[in-house]
Amino acid sequence: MENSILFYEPEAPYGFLSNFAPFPINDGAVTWKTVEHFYQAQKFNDQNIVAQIHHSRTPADAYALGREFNEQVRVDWHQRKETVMRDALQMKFTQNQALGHWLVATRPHPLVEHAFKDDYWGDGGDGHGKNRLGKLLMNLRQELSITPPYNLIHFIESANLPTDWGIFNMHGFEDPDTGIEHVALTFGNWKKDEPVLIRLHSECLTGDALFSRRCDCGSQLRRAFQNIAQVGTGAILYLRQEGRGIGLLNKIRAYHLQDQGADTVEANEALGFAADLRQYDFCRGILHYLNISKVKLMTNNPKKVKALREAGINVVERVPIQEGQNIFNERYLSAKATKLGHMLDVIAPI
Ligand SMILES: Nc1nc(O)c(N)c(N[C@@H]2O[C@H](COP(=O)(O)O)[C@@H](O)[C@H]2O)n1
Ligand SMILES: [Zn+2]
Repeated sequence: MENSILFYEPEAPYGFLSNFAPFPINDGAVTWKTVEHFYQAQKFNDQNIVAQIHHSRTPADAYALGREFNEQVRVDWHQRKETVMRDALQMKFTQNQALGHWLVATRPHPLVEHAFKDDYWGDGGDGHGKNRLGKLLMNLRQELSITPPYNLIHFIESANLPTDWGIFNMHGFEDPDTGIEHVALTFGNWKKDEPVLIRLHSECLTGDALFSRRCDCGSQLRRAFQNIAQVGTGAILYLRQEGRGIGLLNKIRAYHLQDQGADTVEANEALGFAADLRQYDFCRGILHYLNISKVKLMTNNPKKVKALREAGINVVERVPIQEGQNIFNERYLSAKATKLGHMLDVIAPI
């Protein structure tokens, strides 16, 4: 079929879809090395055979044992096997953090197990097979795509990003509700449940790219890169919420009002906006993708700490990030401290 994703070998492109791919699953009692191990073991009531399959080194070994003991397969296996496979896939794609996001990212392409030797789970090599594995994967993909955290953000692709502070990985995401594109930049590796140094950085074209001294954004962004490179691990979520969510052109309108005497909050309000329109719920999806559940958050903004805590992220520490103060942003930073609650202890309120 046109545009179909054909998969089979775990080392080939889209190999993560294969039951032989090295992603463990835990059924509540036991951890299995792969879906194949789990699936083959469920065929048998004999616990000796189950244990042999459990301990087999590779998925190919597990498969071979399933064939070797063919005569002893439980009588109800044909009624059970679809349910067993469905449950195994559910465990695989929800227990291995990024995998569920990768599966959702294969939409809208049909998934086909291109298997010459299998015309039940696969396509039989020439398309005559039932492709039941592909179909179960597509059902699961549909389910996940409407379930948190997979529906909060859609992962698109990753690539290297060499920077002045080292080679980061850049991960692209799309907010399914708004279509807004966000990126996460990661450096180094971490284990599940390890606290990770992160920054949620809201887009500021003027400060981040155009060297503006009206704000502290560019300096904070640079400091975040430096801190992460120094620690050796961390992530920057670069959120496309320009102008505290009012957009670039409205921010220019707000700057115009500030040139005439309004402060940053008054300017937003004069334009008919709340002081801060940003939402952070979707960050939970990005952090889930990145396998981050505990953070050391580089921010002065208490709203970001609160938003992450409400999203179920454990903020174990707030790391102050006070950078880039100058004569042009003195009034802005003061309004941030007095009106928006930013924790800027160096700035004396006017
Ligand atoms: N609406 C608006 N008015 C101003 O005067 C501003 N300087 C900005 N800047 C935006 O604020 C965000 C950064 O703020 P935090 O430090 O994260 O609280 C960023 O989106 C800037 O573009 N916006
Ligand atoms: Zn800025």
